[in-house]
Amino acid sequence: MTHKIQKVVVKIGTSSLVLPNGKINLRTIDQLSFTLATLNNQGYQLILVSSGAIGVGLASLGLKERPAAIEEQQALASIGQAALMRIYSQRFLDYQTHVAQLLLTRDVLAYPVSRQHTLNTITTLLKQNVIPIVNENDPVSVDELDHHTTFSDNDELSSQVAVAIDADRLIILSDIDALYDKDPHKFSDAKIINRVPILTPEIKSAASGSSTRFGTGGMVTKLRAAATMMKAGKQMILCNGRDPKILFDIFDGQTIGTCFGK
Ligand SMILES: Nc1ncnc2c1ncn2[C@@H]1O[C@H](COP(=O)(O)OP(=O)(O)O)[C@@H](O)[C@H]1O
Ligand SMILES: N[C@@H](CCC(=O)OP(=O)(O)O)C(=O)O
Repeated sequence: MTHKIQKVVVKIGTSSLVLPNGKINLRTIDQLSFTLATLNNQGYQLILVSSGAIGVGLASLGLKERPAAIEEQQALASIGQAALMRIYSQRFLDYQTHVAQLLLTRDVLAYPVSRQHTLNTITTLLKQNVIPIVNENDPVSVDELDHHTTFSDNDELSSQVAVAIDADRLIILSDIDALYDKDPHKFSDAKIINRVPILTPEIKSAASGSSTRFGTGGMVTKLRAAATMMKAGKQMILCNGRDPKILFDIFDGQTIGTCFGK
């Protein structure tokens, strides 16, 4: 092994895990499991932040639309999270790799004691060559009174986890190749932006919300995650999760998607 151990957080969004017809994207989940298991064998330390609980919950019940009621979304998340972890566990085991589940809320990382316990668990799992799979604990995450338990979404969660565990970088796998100067799903002349060394007002104004059926935050929350990473002096890469084997090229040092930070 010639490379220095690198700790990397990989985040994958719902739009990469669920097909436009609402079915689970087993191909992507399988390729992601293969790729992360291979990189883990090569000595990298990996943490997967995976969305998809609500999306997989919808697929499990054969529903087409995300319900508006919070408690219905939470019920779907608790159905889907178990189903999603079952698929991940099976796929990763095909590649001789164990995974573990961590469901977090904002306050868990905000309070020093629970934050430290969480970091201890992640560190121990990494020492055991197990890949932690993190998601928000959606069934209990509701903001009320002065309890702020929700992250705005998993882009923010992934950047907070990456900074807390002092990861070298965060890689966000989305349904889009990179950051563009405007939403390419709405503007056919949108131009790709490969490097963002600092977040200028111009870059911020390029980002808008999600225009896909199952995604939530769109580019706005990805730029927020980038800001968190850059403030901590770390890089974030945004690229397309359609074929997660793209991670091999990124780990080989190729420039892919948009790189935020210096
Ligand atoms: N400037 C932009 N560049 C690229 N994508 C953008 C931009 N502004 C908005 N988007 C939208 O953000 C979407 C990705 O976010 P989202 O749907 O939440 O995916 P994910 O499930 O991966 O988090 C893209 O499909 C695109 O429609
Ligand atoms: N915790 C939610 C994910 C919410 C979210 O951030 O989704 P996405 O924008 O697709 O990354 C779930 O698992 O359904």
